[in-house]
Amino acid sequence: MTADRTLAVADGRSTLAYVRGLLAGRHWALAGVVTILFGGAALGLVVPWGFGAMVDTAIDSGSTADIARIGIAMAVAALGSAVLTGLGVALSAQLFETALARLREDMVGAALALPQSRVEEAGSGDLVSRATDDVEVVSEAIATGVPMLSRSAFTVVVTAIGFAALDWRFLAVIVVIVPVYWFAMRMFLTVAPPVYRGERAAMARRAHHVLGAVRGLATVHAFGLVGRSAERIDAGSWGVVKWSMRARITNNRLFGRLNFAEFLGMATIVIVGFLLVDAGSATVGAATTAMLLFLRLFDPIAGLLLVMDPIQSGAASLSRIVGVIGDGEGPPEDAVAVGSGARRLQTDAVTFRYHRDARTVLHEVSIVVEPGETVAVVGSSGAGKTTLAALLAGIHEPESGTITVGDVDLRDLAIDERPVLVTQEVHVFSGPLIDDLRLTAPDATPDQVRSALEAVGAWEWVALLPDGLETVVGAGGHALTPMREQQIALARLMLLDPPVVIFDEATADADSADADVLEDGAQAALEGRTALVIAHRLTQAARADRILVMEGGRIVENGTHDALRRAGGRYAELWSAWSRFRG
Ligand SMILES: Nc1ncnc2c1ncn2[C@@H]1O[C@H](COP(=O)(O)OP(=O)(O)OP(=O)(O)O)[C@@H](O)[C@H]1O
Repeated sequence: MTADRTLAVADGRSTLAYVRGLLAGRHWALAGVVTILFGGAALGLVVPWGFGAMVDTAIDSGSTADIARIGIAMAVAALGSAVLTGLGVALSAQLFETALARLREDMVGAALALPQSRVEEAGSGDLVSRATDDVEVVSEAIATGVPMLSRSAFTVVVTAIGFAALDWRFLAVIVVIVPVYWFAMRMFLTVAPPVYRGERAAMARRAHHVLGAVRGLATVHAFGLVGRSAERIDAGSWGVVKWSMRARITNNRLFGRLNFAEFLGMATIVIVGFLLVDAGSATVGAATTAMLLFLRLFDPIAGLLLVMDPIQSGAASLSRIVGVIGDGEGPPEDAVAVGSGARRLQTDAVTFRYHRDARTVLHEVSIVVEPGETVAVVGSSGAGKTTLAALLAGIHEPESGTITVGDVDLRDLAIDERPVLVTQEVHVFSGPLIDDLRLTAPDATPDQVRSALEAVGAWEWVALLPDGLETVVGAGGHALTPMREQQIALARLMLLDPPVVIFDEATADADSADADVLEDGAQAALEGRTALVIAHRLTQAARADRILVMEGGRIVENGTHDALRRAGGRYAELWSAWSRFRG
Protein backbone atom coordinates (compact mmCIF):
# COMPACT_ATOMS: atom_id res chain seq x y z
CA MET A 1 0.00 0.00 0.00
CA THR A 2 1.16 3.50 -0.60
CA ALA A 3 1.57 6.02 2.20
CA ASP A 4 2.10 9.77 2.20
CA ARG A 5 5.81 10.45 2.26
CA THR A 6 8.13 12.94 0.69
CA LEU A 7 11.35 12.05 -1.06
CA ALA A 8 14.15 11.25 1.35
CA VAL A 9 16.87 13.63 2.48
CA ALA A 10 20.13 11.81 3.24
CA ASP A 11 21.77 12.31 6.63
CA GLY A 12 25.34 13.62 6.98
CA ARG A 13 26.88 10.17 7.19
CA SER A 14 25.18 8.82 4.04
CA THR A 15 26.01 12.01 2.15
CA LEU A 16 29.66 11.71 3.15
CA ALA A 17 29.70 8.02 2.22
CA TYR A 18 28.26 8.89 -1.18
CA VAL A 19 30.87 11.61 -1.76
CA ARG A 20 33.58 9.13 -0.77
CA GLY A 21 32.14 6.73 -3.31
CA LEU A 22 32.24 9.46 -5.97
CA LEU A 23 35.93 10.01 -5.29
CA ALA A 24 36.70 6.29 -4.98
CA GLY A 25 39.67 5.33 -7.10
CA ARG A 26 40.75 8.97 -7.27
CA HIS A 27 42.64 8.97 -3.96
CA TRP A 28 46.01 9.38 -5.65
CA ALA A 29 44.72 12.28 -7.72
CA LEU A 30 43.34 13.85 -4.53
CA ALA A 31 46.66 13.33 -2.70
CA GLY A 32 48.47 14.88 -5.69
CA VAL A 33 46.21 17.94 -5.62
CA VAL A 34 46.74 18.35 -1.84
CA THR A 35 50.52 18.09 -2.25
CA ILE A 36 50.64 20.59 -5.11
CA LEU A 37 48.46 23.13 -3.25
CA PHE A 38 50.47 22.67 -0.08
CA GLY A 39 53.71 23.20 -2.04
CA GLY A 40 52.27 26.33 -3.70
CA ALA A 41 51.21 27.80 -0.35
CA ALA A 42 54.59 26.93 1.23
CA LEU A 43 56.53 28.60 -1.60
CA GLY A 44 54.32 31.68 -1.05
CA LEU A 45 55.91 32.05 2.40
CA VAL A 46 59.26 32.83 0.79
CA VAL A 47 58.08 36.34 -0.23
CA PRO A 48 57.34 37.70 3.29
CA TRP A 49 60.38 35.81 4.60
CA GLY A 50 62.48 37.50 1.87
CA PHE A 51 61.29 40.97 2.84
CA GLY A 52 62.20 40.28 6.48
CA ALA A 53 65.61 38.96 5.40
CA MET A 54 66.14 42.09 3.27
CA VAL A 55 65.38 44.31 6.28
CA ASP A 56 67.83 42.36 8.47
CA THR A 57 70.49 42.40 5.71
CA ALA A 58 70.08 46.18 5.33
CA ILE A 59 70.29 46.70 9.12
CA ASP A 60 73.41 44.49 9.24
CA SER A 61 74.86 46.61 6.36
CA GLY A 62 74.80 43.66 3.96
CA SER A 63 75.87 44.13 0.33
CA THR A 64 73.55 44.97 -2.57
CA ALA A 65 74.43 41.56 -4.01
CA ASP A 66 73.05 39.88 -0.87
CA ILE A 67 69.80 41.82 -1.20
CA ALA A 68 69.64 41.03 -4.94
CA ARG A 69 70.09 37.31 -4.20
CA ILE A 70 67.20 37.41 -1.76
CA GLY A 71 65.12 39.30 -4.35
CA ILE A 72 65.83 36.64 -7.00
CA ALA A 73 64.90 33.86 -4.56
CA MET A 74 61.66 35.71 -3.80
CA ALA A 75 60.83 36.15 -7.50
CA VAL A 76 61.48 32.46 -8.29
CA ALA A 77 59.44 31.36 -5.26
CA ALA A 78 56.54 33.71 -6.15
CA LEU A 79 56.51 32.35 -9.69
CA GLY A 80 56.69 28.75 -8.45
CA SER A 81 53.91 29.43 -5.95
CA ALA A 82 51.66 30.94 -8.64
CA VAL A 83 52.28 28.03 -11.01
CA LEU A 84 51.69 25.34 -8.35
CA THR A 85 48.59 27.08 -6.94
CA GLY A 86 47.12 27.56 -10.45
CA LEU A 87 47.84 23.91 -11.29
CA GLY A 88 46.40 22.69 -7.98
CA VAL A 89 43.21 24.72 -8.39
CA ALA A 90 42.77 23.53 -11.99
CA LEU A 91 43.35 19.88 -11.01
CA SER A 92 40.99 20.10 -8.02
CA ALA A 93 38.33 21.72 -10.22
CA GLN A 94 38.75 18.90 -12.74
CA LEU A 95 38.53 16.29 -10.00
CA PHE A 96 35.38 17.77 -8.49
CA GLU A 97 33.75 18.65 -11.82
CA THR A 98 34.16 14.98 -12.84
CA ALA A 99 32.54 13.97 -9.55
CA LEU A 100 29.76 16.49 -10.25
CA ALA A 101 29.16 14.95 -13.67
CA ARG A 102 28.76 11.54 -12.01
CA LEU A 103 26.43 13.07 -9.43
CA ARG A 104 24.26 14.45 -12.23
CA GLU A 105 24.22 11.06 -13.97
CA ASP A 106 23.33 9.25 -10.74
CA MET A 107 20.59 11.79 -10.02
CA VAL A 108 19.02 11.46 -13.47
CA GLY A 109 19.33 7.66 -13.35
CA ALA A 110 17.73 7.52 -9.88
CA ALA A 111 14.97 9.97 -10.84
CA LEU A 112 14.09 7.91 -13.92
CA ALA A 113 14.14 4.68 -11.91
CA LEU A 114 11.87 6.03 -9.18
CA PRO A 115 8.53 4.25 -9.19
CA GLN A 116 5.82 6.55 -10.55
CA SER A 117 3.86 6.06 -7.34
CA ARG A 118 6.76 7.47 -5.28
CA VAL A 119 6.93 10.56 -7.49
CA GLU A 120 3.15 11.01 -7.20
CA GLU A 121 3.27 10.68 -3.41
CA ALA A 122 6.10 13.15 -3.02
CA GLY A 123 4.85 15.57 -5.67
CA SER A 124 6.70 15.83 -8.98
CA GLY A 125 7.71 19.44 -8.12
CA ASP A 126 9.99 18.12 -5.37
CA LEU A 127 11.76 15.77 -7.77
CA VAL A 128 12.06 18.43 -10.48
CA SER A 129 13.49 20.96 -8.02
CA ARG A 130 16.05 18.40 -6.79
CA ALA A 131 17.04 17.48 -10.34
CA THR A 132 17.42 21.13 -11.40
CA ASP A 133 17.75 23.71 -8.58
CA ASP A 134 19.65 21.47 -6.17
CA VAL A 135 22.04 20.19 -8.83
CA GLU A 136 22.58 23.82 -9.84
CA VAL A 137 23.32 24.87 -6.24
CA VAL A 138 25.83 22.01 -5.82
CA SER A 139 27.57 22.85 -9.08
CA GLU A 140 27.71 26.51 -8.08
CA ALA A 141 29.22 25.54 -4.72
CA ILE A 142 31.78 23.37 -6.48
CA ALA A 143 32.59 25.97 -9.15
CA THR A 144 33.09 28.86 -6.71
CA GLY A 145 33.74 27.10 -3.41
CA VAL A 146 36.29 24.44 -4.31
CA PRO A 147 38.94 26.72 -5.89
CA MET A 148 38.53 29.30 -3.11
CA LEU A 149 38.59 26.65 -0.37
CA SER A 150 41.61 24.88 -1.84
CA ARG A 151 43.60 28.12 -2.18
CA SER A 152 42.54 29.76 1.05
CA ALA A 153 42.62 26.79 3.42
CA PHE A 154 46.19 25.90 2.46
CA THR A 155 47.35 29.51 2.69
CA VAL A 156 45.86 29.84 6.19
CA VAL A 157 47.37 26.56 7.46
CA VAL A 158 50.80 27.17 5.94
CA THR A 159 50.88 30.76 7.21
CA ALA A 160 50.08 29.58 10.74
CA ILE A 161 53.02 27.14 10.44
CA GLY A 162 55.13 30.08 9.19
CA PHE A 163 54.24 32.11 12.32
CA ALA A 164 55.23 29.21 14.56
CA ALA A 165 58.52 28.71 12.67
CA LEU A 166 59.32 32.43 12.99
CA ASP A 167 58.66 32.63 16.74
CA TRP A 168 55.85 30.79 18.46
CA ARG A 169 54.92 33.97 20.36
CA PHE A 170 53.66 35.48 17.10
CA LEU A 171 50.88 32.86 17.30
CA ALA A 172 49.28 35.20 19.88
CA VAL A 173 47.80 36.96 16.86
CA ILE A 174 45.71 33.87 16.11
CA VAL A 175 44.36 33.78 19.67
CA VAL A 176 43.28 37.42 19.28
CA ILE A 177 41.67 37.24 15.83
CA VAL A 178 40.00 33.82 15.82
CA PRO A 179 37.11 34.82 18.19
CA VAL A 180 36.40 37.95 16.12
CA TYR A 181 36.33 35.95 12.87
CA TRP A 182 34.22 33.29 14.57
CA PHE A 183 31.56 35.80 15.66
CA ALA A 184 31.67 37.53 12.27
CA MET A 185 31.04 34.21 10.54
CA ARG A 186 28.27 33.18 12.94
CA MET A 187 26.49 36.48 12.36
CA PHE A 188 26.86 36.22 8.61
CA LEU A 189 25.69 32.61 8.35
CA THR A 190 22.65 33.33 10.53
CA VAL A 191 21.59 36.65 9.06
CA ALA A 192 22.68 36.43 5.42
CA PRO A 193 20.75 33.40 4.06
CA PRO A 194 17.23 34.73 4.91
CA VAL A 195 18.21 38.19 3.64
CA TYR A 196 19.45 36.77 0.32
CA ARG A 197 16.36 34.60 0.04
CA GLY A 198 14.20 37.67 0.72
CA GLU A 199 16.08 39.62 -1.95
CA ARG A 200 15.56 36.84 -4.52
CA ALA A 201 11.87 36.53 -3.61
CA ALA A 202 11.45 40.34 -3.97
CA MET A 203 13.09 40.17 -7.40
CA ALA A 204 10.74 37.35 -8.38
CA ARG A 205 7.71 39.43 -7.26
CA ARG A 206 8.89 42.44 -9.26
CA ALA A 207 9.45 40.24 -12.35
CA HIS A 208 5.98 38.77 -11.83
CA HIS A 209 4.36 42.24 -11.86
CA VAL A 210 6.40 43.44 -14.85
CA LEU A 211 5.70 40.28 -16.88
CA GLY A 212 2.00 40.38 -15.94
CA ALA A 213 1.71 43.98 -17.15
CA VAL A 214 3.61 43.29 -20.38
CA ARG A 215 1.74 40.09 -21.23
CA GLY A 216 -1.63 41.63 -20.42
CA LEU A 217 -0.84 45.00 -22.01
CA ALA A 218 -4.01 45.00 -24.12
CA THR A 219 -6.18 44.38 -21.02
CA VAL A 220 -4.23 46.97 -19.02
CA HIS A 221 -4.96 49.57 -21.69
CA ALA A 222 -8.54 48.47 -22.34
CA PHE A 223 -9.53 48.82 -18.67
CA GLY A 224 -7.40 51.90 -17.99
CA LEU A 225 -5.22 49.97 -15.55
CA VAL A 226 -1.93 51.64 -16.46
CA GLY A 227 -1.80 53.58 -13.18
CA ARG A 228 -2.57 50.54 -11.03
CA SER A 229 -0.06 48.37 -12.93
CA ALA A 230 2.62 51.03 -12.49
CA GLU A 231 1.82 51.21 -8.76
CA ARG A 232 2.26 47.46 -8.43
CA ILE A 233 5.56 47.55 -10.30
CA ASP A 234 6.66 50.49 -8.14
CA ALA A 235 5.78 48.54 -5.00
CA GLY A 236 7.66 45.50 -6.34
CA SER A 237 10.71 47.61 -7.19
CA TRP A 238 10.66 49.29 -3.81
CA GLY A 239 10.58 45.84 -2.20
CA VAL A 240 13.74 44.92 -4.15
CA VAL A 241 15.41 48.17 -3.03
CA LYS A 242 14.60 47.44 0.62
CA TRP A 243 15.88 43.87 0.49
CA SER A 244 18.97 44.86 -1.50
CA MET A 245 19.76 47.52 1.11
CA ARG A 246 19.45 44.88 3.84
CA ALA A 247 21.74 42.56 1.86
CA ARG A 248 24.35 45.30 1.38
CA ILE A 249 24.14 46.26 5.07
CA THR A 250 24.67 42.61 6.03
CA ASN A 251 27.73 42.48 3.75
CA ASN A 252 29.07 45.76 5.13
CA ARG A 253 28.65 44.50 8.70
CA LEU A 254 30.64 41.42 7.81
CA PHE A 255 33.40 43.44 6.19
CA GLY A 256 33.37 45.88 9.14
CA ARG A 257 34.00 42.96 11.50
CA LEU A 258 36.70 41.55 9.22
CA ASN A 259 38.41 44.96 9.14
CA PHE A 260 38.22 45.08 12.93
CA ALA A 261 39.86 41.63 13.13
CA GLU A 262 42.57 42.81 10.72
CA PHE A 263 43.19 45.91 12.84
CA LEU A 264 43.41 43.82 16.02
CA GLY A 265 45.79 41.34 14.35
CA MET A 266 48.11 44.04 13.03
CA ALA A 267 48.15 45.80 16.40
CA THR A 268 48.97 42.48 18.12
CA ILE A 269 51.88 41.81 15.74
CA VAL A 270 53.24 45.33 16.21
CA ILE A 271 53.09 44.95 20.01
CA VAL A 272 54.49 41.37 20.09
CA GLY A 273 57.16 42.34 17.50
CA PHE A 274 58.16 45.42 19.51
CA LEU A 275 58.42 43.41 22.75
CA LEU A 276 60.45 40.62 21.11
CA VAL A 277 62.82 42.97 19.29
CA ASP A 278 63.16 45.07 22.47
CA ALA A 279 64.02 41.93 24.45
CA GLY A 280 66.53 40.96 21.75
CA SER A 281 64.77 37.63 21.04
CA ALA A 282 63.68 38.55 17.47
CA THR A 283 65.05 40.70 14.68
CA VAL A 284 63.29 43.63 13.02
CA GLY A 285 63.27 41.48 9.88
CA ALA A 286 61.37 38.71 11.70
CA ALA A 287 58.78 41.24 12.91
CA THR A 288 58.46 42.54 9.32
CA THR A 289 57.99 38.99 8.05
CA ALA A 290 55.30 38.35 10.69
CA MET A 291 53.41 41.48 9.60
CA LEU A 292 53.64 40.55 5.91
CA LEU A 293 52.53 37.00 6.68
CA PHE A 294 49.49 38.41 8.44
CA LEU A 295 48.67 40.78 5.57
CA ARG A 296 48.69 37.78 3.22
CA LEU A 297 45.91 36.23 5.27
CA PHE A 298 43.29 38.96 4.64
CA ASP A 299 42.07 37.75 1.27
CA PRO A 300 42.03 34.00 2.00
CA ILE A 301 40.15 34.48 5.29
CA ALA A 302 37.55 36.79 3.74
CA GLY A 303 37.29 34.30 0.84
CA LEU A 304 36.78 31.40 3.24
CA LEU A 305 34.00 33.25 5.07
CA LEU A 306 32.26 34.21 1.85
CA VAL A 307 32.27 30.66 0.42
CA MET A 308 30.76 29.29 3.63
CA ASP A 309 27.31 30.33 2.44
CA PRO A 310 27.38 28.60 -0.98
CA ILE A 311 29.12 25.61 0.59
CA GLN A 312 26.42 25.33 3.26
CA SER A 313 23.66 25.58 0.67
CA GLY A 314 25.58 23.11 -1.53
CA ALA A 315 25.77 20.62 1.34
CA ALA A 316 22.02 20.97 2.00
CA SER A 317 21.26 20.44 -1.70
CA LEU A 318 23.67 17.52 -1.90
CA SER A 319 21.86 15.73 0.93
CA ARG A 320 18.57 16.20 -0.97
CA ILE A 321 20.11 14.76 -4.14
CA VAL A 322 21.74 11.84 -2.32
CA GLY A 323 18.35 11.26 -0.70
CA VAL A 324 16.78 10.68 -4.12
CA ILE A 325 19.69 8.51 -5.25
CA GLY A 326 19.28 6.34 -2.14
CA ASP A 327 15.50 6.41 -2.36
CA GLY A 328 15.34 4.57 -5.69
CA GLU A 329 13.42 1.44 -4.87
CA GLY A 330 14.33 0.31 -8.42
CA PRO A 331 14.77 -3.33 -9.26
CA PRO A 332 15.98 -5.63 -6.49
CA GLU A 333 19.70 -6.48 -6.55
CA ASP A 334 18.91 -10.16 -7.11
CA ALA A 335 16.16 -9.46 -9.66
CA VAL A 336 14.83 -12.62 -11.24
CA ALA A 337 14.75 -13.12 -14.99
CA VAL A 338 11.94 -15.42 -16.09
CA GLY A 339 13.41 -16.10 -19.51
CA SER A 340 11.79 -15.76 -22.89
CA GLY A 341 8.50 -17.18 -24.08
CA ALA A 342 4.88 -16.58 -23.17
CA ARG A 343 3.96 -16.33 -19.49
CA ARG A 344 0.93 -16.32 -17.27
CA LEU A 345 -0.18 -13.12 -15.58
CA GLN A 346 -1.99 -13.71 -12.33
CA THR A 347 -3.30 -11.78 -9.34
CA ASP A 348 -4.31 -13.47 -6.15
CA ALA A 349 -6.72 -11.63 -3.79
CA VAL A 350 -5.23 -8.23 -4.56
CA THR A 351 -6.54 -5.40 -2.38
CA PHE A 352 -5.50 -1.77 -2.79
CA ARG A 353 -6.09 1.73 -1.39
CA TYR A 354 -4.42 4.89 -2.67
CA HIS A 355 -3.83 6.29 0.80
CA ARG A 356 -3.97 4.93 4.30
CA ASP A 357 -7.18 6.84 4.99
CA ALA A 358 -8.78 6.38 1.57
CA ARG A 359 -11.43 3.82 0.75
CA THR A 360 -10.48 0.46 -0.72
CA VAL A 361 -10.40 0.66 -4.53
CA LEU A 362 -9.69 -3.01 -5.31
CA HIS A 363 -11.26 -5.79 -3.23
CA GLU A 364 -9.47 -9.16 -3.33
CA VAL A 365 -9.18 -9.18 -7.10
CA SER A 366 -8.06 -12.55 -8.49
CA ILE A 367 -7.52 -12.89 -12.21
CA VAL A 368 -5.55 -15.18 -14.50
CA VAL A 369 -4.44 -14.34 -18.03
CA GLU A 370 -3.05 -17.48 -19.64
CA PRO A 371 0.12 -17.31 -21.76
CA GLY A 372 -0.70 -15.70 -25.12
CA GLU A 373 -4.27 -14.91 -24.11
CA THR A 374 -5.87 -11.45 -24.57
CA VAL A 375 -8.26 -10.55 -21.77
CA ALA A 376 -10.31 -7.35 -21.85
CA VAL A 377 -11.46 -5.55 -18.70
CA VAL A 378 -14.62 -3.44 -18.97
CA GLY A 379 -16.75 -1.66 -16.41
CA SER A 380 -18.19 1.70 -15.50
CA SER A 381 -16.10 4.74 -14.71
CA GLY A 382 -14.37 4.49 -11.32
CA ALA A 383 -14.68 0.68 -11.22
CA GLY A 384 -10.91 0.34 -10.65
CA LYS A 385 -9.73 -0.69 -14.14
CA THR A 386 -6.88 1.83 -14.41
CA THR A 387 -5.82 1.05 -10.84
CA LEU A 388 -5.62 -2.65 -11.68
CA ALA A 389 -3.54 -1.83 -14.78
CA ALA A 390 -1.16 0.29 -12.68
CA LEU A 391 -0.71 -2.50 -10.14
CA LEU A 392 -0.02 -5.07 -12.86
CA ALA A 393 2.65 -2.78 -14.34
CA GLY A 394 4.29 -2.42 -10.91
CA ILE A 395 3.46 1.30 -10.55
CA HIS A 396 1.64 0.71 -7.28
CA GLU A 397 2.03 -2.15 -4.83
CA PRO A 398 -0.95 -4.10 -3.50
CA GLU A 399 -1.92 -3.62 0.13
CA SER A 400 -2.41 -7.37 0.30
CA GLY A 401 -2.42 -10.23 -2.17
CA THR A 402 0.16 -11.09 -4.83
CA ILE A 403 0.80 -10.44 -8.48
CA THR A 404 2.85 -12.97 -10.40
CA VAL A 405 4.26 -13.06 -13.91
CA GLY A 406 5.22 -16.55 -15.07
CA ASP A 407 4.98 -17.67 -11.41
CA VAL A 408 7.49 -15.05 -10.23
CA ASP A 409 6.37 -12.31 -7.85
CA LEU A 410 6.22 -8.98 -9.69
CA ARG A 411 8.37 -7.31 -7.00
CA ASP A 412 11.20 -9.77 -7.66
CA LEU A 413 11.29 -9.09 -11.40
CA ALA A 414 13.86 -6.89 -13.08
CA ILE A 415 12.24 -3.69 -14.41
CA ASP A 416 12.61 -4.78 -18.03
CA GLU A 417 10.89 -8.08 -17.24
CA ARG A 418 7.76 -6.41 -15.88
CA PRO A 419 4.58 -6.12 -17.93
CA VAL A 420 4.75 -3.15 -20.30
CA LEU A 421 1.99 -0.59 -19.78
CA VAL A 422 0.74 1.27 -22.85
CA THR A 423 -1.59 4.16 -22.09
CA GLN A 424 -3.34 6.75 -24.20
CA GLU A 425 -0.74 9.32 -23.18
CA VAL A 426 1.90 8.94 -25.87
CA HIS A 427 4.97 11.12 -25.85
CA VAL A 428 6.68 11.54 -29.19
CA PHE A 429 10.30 12.48 -28.59
CA SER A 430 11.82 15.25 -30.63
CA GLY A 431 14.06 13.97 -33.44
CA PRO A 432 13.96 11.70 -36.51
CA LEU A 433 11.02 9.29 -36.42
CA ILE A 434 13.30 6.27 -36.72
CA ASP A 435 15.18 7.29 -33.53
CA ASP A 436 11.88 7.57 -31.72
CA LEU A 437 10.88 4.09 -32.80
CA ARG A 438 14.28 2.66 -31.93
CA LEU A 439 14.02 3.94 -28.35
CA THR A 440 12.77 0.53 -27.30
CA ALA A 441 15.04 -1.43 -29.67
CA PRO A 442 18.23 0.51 -30.44
CA ASP A 443 19.56 -2.29 -32.69
CA ALA A 444 16.45 -2.58 -34.88
CA THR A 445 17.24 -2.35 -38.61
CA PRO A 446 15.25 0.00 -40.88
CA ASP A 447 13.54 -3.11 -42.29
CA GLN A 448 12.44 -4.25 -38.84
CA VAL A 449 11.17 -0.73 -38.09
CA ARG A 450 9.27 -0.74 -41.35
CA SER A 451 7.73 -4.18 -40.61
CA ALA A 452 6.54 -2.94 -37.21
CA LEU A 453 4.97 0.12 -38.81
CA GLU A 454 3.30 -2.03 -41.47
CA ALA A 455 1.91 -4.36 -38.82
CA VAL A 456 0.22 -1.52 -36.96
CA GLY A 457 -1.04 0.09 -40.19
CA ALA A 458 1.26 3.13 -40.04
CA TRP A 459 3.61 2.50 -42.94
CA GLU A 460 1.20 4.03 -45.50
CA TRP A 461 1.47 7.51 -43.99
CA VAL A 462 5.08 7.19 -42.85
CA ALA A 463 6.15 6.40 -46.41
CA LEU A 464 4.50 9.66 -47.54
CA LEU A 465 6.31 11.85 -44.96
CA PRO A 466 8.75 14.37 -46.51
CA ASP A 467 11.83 12.42 -45.34
CA GLY A 468 10.16 9.08 -44.59
CA LEU A 469 11.62 7.49 -41.45
CA GLU A 470 14.13 10.32 -41.13
CA THR A 471 11.40 12.97 -40.82
CA VAL A 472 11.86 15.01 -37.66
CA VAL A 473 8.85 14.63 -35.37
CA GLY A 474 8.00 15.80 -31.85
CA ALA A 475 8.26 19.35 -30.51
CA GLY A 476 9.12 21.71 -33.36
CA GLY A 477 9.04 18.88 -35.94
CA HIS A 478 6.38 17.37 -38.21
CA ALA A 479 3.10 17.36 -36.27
CA LEU A 480 1.41 13.97 -35.80
CA THR A 481 -2.29 13.40 -35.16
CA PRO A 482 -3.27 11.57 -31.94
CA MET A 483 -4.03 8.46 -33.98
CA ARG A 484 -0.59 8.49 -35.57
CA GLU A 485 1.01 8.97 -32.18
CA GLN A 486 -0.90 5.93 -30.92
CA GLN A 487 0.36 3.94 -33.90
CA ILE A 488 3.92 5.01 -33.09
CA ALA A 489 3.38 3.70 -29.56
CA LEU A 490 2.11 0.38 -30.96
CA ALA A 491 5.08 0.10 -33.32
CA ARG A 492 7.49 0.82 -30.43
CA LEU A 493 5.76 -1.96 -28.52
CA MET A 494 6.22 -4.40 -31.40
CA LEU A 495 9.92 -3.54 -31.63
CA LEU A 496 10.35 -3.98 -27.86
CA ASP A 497 8.56 -7.33 -28.16
CA PRO A 498 7.59 -7.83 -24.48
CA PRO A 499 5.90 -11.08 -23.47
CA VAL A 500 3.28 -9.40 -21.24
CA VAL A 501 1.42 -6.20 -22.10
CA ILE A 502 -1.17 -4.08 -20.31
CA PHE A 503 -3.18 -1.75 -22.54
CA ASP A 504 -4.94 0.99 -20.64
CA GLU A 505 -7.39 2.48 -23.12
CA ALA A 506 -4.52 2.62 -25.54
CA THR A 507 -6.88 3.26 -28.42
CA ALA A 508 -9.51 5.32 -26.58
CA ASP A 509 -8.40 8.68 -27.89
CA ALA A 510 -9.08 8.01 -31.56
CA ASP A 511 -12.07 9.34 -33.52
CA SER A 512 -14.45 6.57 -34.44
CA ALA A 513 -13.21 6.80 -38.06
CA ASP A 514 -9.73 5.96 -36.85
CA ALA A 515 -10.83 3.53 -34.18
CA ASP A 516 -11.05 0.47 -36.43
CA VAL A 517 -7.59 1.10 -37.88
CA LEU A 518 -6.16 1.47 -34.39
CA GLU A 519 -7.95 -1.58 -33.08
CA ASP A 520 -6.49 -3.62 -35.96
CA GLY A 521 -3.06 -2.21 -35.09
CA ALA A 522 -3.52 -3.06 -31.42
CA GLN A 523 -4.65 -6.57 -32.34
CA ALA A 524 -1.47 -7.06 -34.39
CA ALA A 525 0.69 -5.65 -31.60
CA LEU A 526 -0.83 -8.07 -29.07
CA GLU A 527 -0.39 -11.14 -31.25
CA GLY A 528 1.46 -13.88 -29.35
CA ARG A 529 1.65 -11.92 -26.10
CA THR A 530 -0.11 -12.27 -22.79
CA ALA A 531 -2.30 -9.16 -22.73
CA LEU A 532 -4.74 -7.41 -20.47
CA VAL A 533 -6.69 -4.69 -22.27
CA ILE A 534 -8.63 -2.03 -20.39
CA ALA A 535 -11.28 -1.47 -23.04
CA HIS A 536 -13.48 1.58 -23.31
CA ARG A 537 -14.84 0.67 -26.70
CA LEU A 538 -16.69 -2.59 -26.37
CA THR A 539 -15.83 -3.56 -29.95
CA GLN A 540 -12.28 -3.84 -28.69
CA ALA A 541 -13.44 -6.02 -25.81
CA ALA A 542 -15.46 -8.18 -28.19
CA ARG A 543 -12.25 -9.06 -30.06
CA ALA A 544 -10.54 -10.34 -26.89
CA ASP A 545 -10.36 -14.04 -26.01
CA ARG A 546 -12.12 -13.36 -22.74
CA ILE A 547 -13.74 -10.45 -20.90
CA LEU A 548 -13.68 -9.50 -17.22
CA VAL A 549 -16.36 -7.11 -16.00
CA MET A 550 -15.34 -4.93 -13.09
CA GLU A 551 -17.62 -2.98 -10.76
CA GLY A 552 -16.84 -1.32 -7.46
CA GLY A 553 -13.32 -2.76 -7.38
CA ARG A 554 -14.48 -6.36 -7.87
CA ILE A 555 -14.56 -8.73 -10.83
CA VAL A 556 -18.27 -9.42 -11.26
CA GLU A 557 -18.31 -11.34 -14.55
CA ASN A 558 -15.82 -13.45 -16.47
CA GLY A 559 -16.37 -15.09 -19.88
CA THR A 560 -16.28 -14.76 -23.63
CA HIS A 561 -18.19 -12.03 -25.45
CA ASP A 562 -20.86 -14.45 -26.62
CA ALA A 563 -21.22 -16.21 -23.27
CA LEU A 564 -21.54 -12.95 -21.36
CA ARG A 565 -24.07 -11.55 -23.80
CA ARG A 566 -26.15 -14.68 -23.49
CA ALA A 567 -25.90 -14.56 -19.69
CA GLY A 568 -27.84 -11.28 -19.74
CA GLY A 569 -25.82 -9.73 -16.88
CA ARG A 570 -23.84 -6.50 -16.54
CA TYR A 571 -21.84 -7.06 -19.75
CA ALA A 572 -25.02 -7.67 -21.76
CA GLU A 573 -26.36 -4.38 -20.38
CA LEU A 574 -23.18 -2.52 -21.29
CA TRP A 575 -23.18 -4.12 -24.76
CA SER A 576 -26.74 -3.14 -25.59
CA ALA A 577 -26.10 0.42 -24.36
CA TRP A 578 -22.95 0.53 -26.50
CA SER A 579 -24.76 -0.86 -29.56
CA ARG A 580 -27.54 1.75 -29.20
CA PHE A 581 -24.92 4.48 -28.83
CA ARG A 582 -23.14 3.37 -32.01
CA GLY A 583 -26.46 3.23 -33.84
N1 LIG B 1 -4.33 8.78 -7.70
C1 LIG B 1 -5.46 8.51 -7.05
N2 LIG B 1 -5.60 8.86 -5.76
C2 LIG B 1 -6.73 8.56 -5.08
N3 LIG B 1 -7.78 7.93 -5.60
C3 LIG B 1 -7.72 7.56 -6.90
C4 LIG B 1 -6.56 7.84 -7.68
N4 LIG B 1 -6.78 7.36 -8.93
C5 LIG B 1 -8.02 6.82 -8.91
N5 LIG B 1 -8.58 6.94 -7.71
C6 LIG B 1 -9.91 6.44 -7.30
O1 LIG B 1 -9.90 5.03 -7.45
C7 LIG B 1 -11.14 4.59 -7.95
C8 LIG B 1 -10.90 3.75 -9.20
O2 LIG B 1 -10.37 4.60 -10.19
P1 LIG B 1 -9.86 4.06 -11.58
O3 LIG B 1 -9.27 5.19 -12.33
O4 LIG B 1 -8.99 2.88 -11.35
O5 LIG B 1 -11.23 3.60 -12.25
P2 LIG B 1 -11.49 3.26 -13.78
O6 LIG B 1 -12.37 2.07 -13.76
O7 LIG B 1 -10.22 3.14 -14.51
O8 LIG B 1 -12.29 4.54 -14.23
P3 LIG B 1 -12.25 5.26 -15.67
O9 LIG B 1 -12.82 4.31 -16.62
O10 LIG B 1 -13.07 6.48 -15.46
O11 LIG B 1 -10.79 5.57 -15.91
C9 LIG B 1 -11.97 5.82 -8.22
O12 LIG B 1 -12.86 6.00 -7.14
C10 LIG B 1 -10.99 6.93 -8.24
O13 LIG B 1 -11.56 8.11 -7.74
